[in-house]
Amino acid sequence: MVTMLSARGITLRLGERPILTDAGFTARRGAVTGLIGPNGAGKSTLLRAVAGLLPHDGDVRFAGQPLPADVRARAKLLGYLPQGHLVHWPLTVRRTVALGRLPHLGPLGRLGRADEDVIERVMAATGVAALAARAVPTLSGGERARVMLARVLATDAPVLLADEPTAALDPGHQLRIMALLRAEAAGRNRAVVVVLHDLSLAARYCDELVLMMPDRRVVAGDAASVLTSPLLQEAYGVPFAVTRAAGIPVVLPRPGHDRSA
Ligand SMILES: Nc1ncnc2c1ncn2[C@@H]1O[C@H](COP(=O)(O)OP(=O)(O)OP(=O)(O)O)[C@@H](O)[C@H]1O
Repeated sequence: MVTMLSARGITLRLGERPILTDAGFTARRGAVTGLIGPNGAGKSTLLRAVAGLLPHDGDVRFAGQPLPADVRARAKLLGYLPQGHLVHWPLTVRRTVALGRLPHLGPLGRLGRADEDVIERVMAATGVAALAARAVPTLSGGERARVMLARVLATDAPVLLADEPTAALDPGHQLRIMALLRAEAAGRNRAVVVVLHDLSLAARYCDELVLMMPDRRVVAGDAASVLTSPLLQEAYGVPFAVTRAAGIPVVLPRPGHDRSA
């Protein structure tokens, strides 16, 4: 599999605070890359920097080339789903998802047949087709989260950056959405980068993991090499059980020996 997105030497300060120092990762075409690490490690900041939303030092490349400066051209390459879903727009679900097509529309801003097809496909895939006529502010948190994911999928961008897309979802939808992101990667040859706190989901659905440590080190590799008890304890400050149940990887924090307690 080929590297589609690379971020190298990303360094940035917010106010007076150094937040990222020489951080980075690579994301391969056809693969799901999971960004994990404790609260405050810088996952969201790194994703926002890569999406071009925060000024930073360092180098971000798509297929080996620097990202275009033009916002529209960049939006066609990188779809970004921010953390949290504070949507107050009185728009229907369908119109909200259709906003994902904006980078592709002509000067008149009209949706064509191909745009409509993409909108239908992503609404069906995220399970929000039945909500199409509802106003977004009337939805539950999990329903809204799936609408916002549908919106970013509608960009049809080859790189998807999703910040905690499963955070508000029930267990069934967590699995469906992770399976969908895998299908987007493997079936549509995209590079999917996803911030996750659920390490069992990360073990199960990510091809590659990038662990951001509290001391700003970054450890990258496959699930087996990153999700080890010693490394996780160092990262999160509590011991972990790394095991399998019913053939599925399970990564759970264990009580006791909590450094921070
Ligand atoms: N605007 C800001 N000004 C100053 N510091 C900030 C700002 N935004 C974020 N930070 C700090 O940057 C650090 C990294 O934050 P970030 O949100 O990237 O972490 P994260 O790994 O995504 O955390 P979480 O798992 O809690 O979402 C934190 O210490 C946070 O307090």
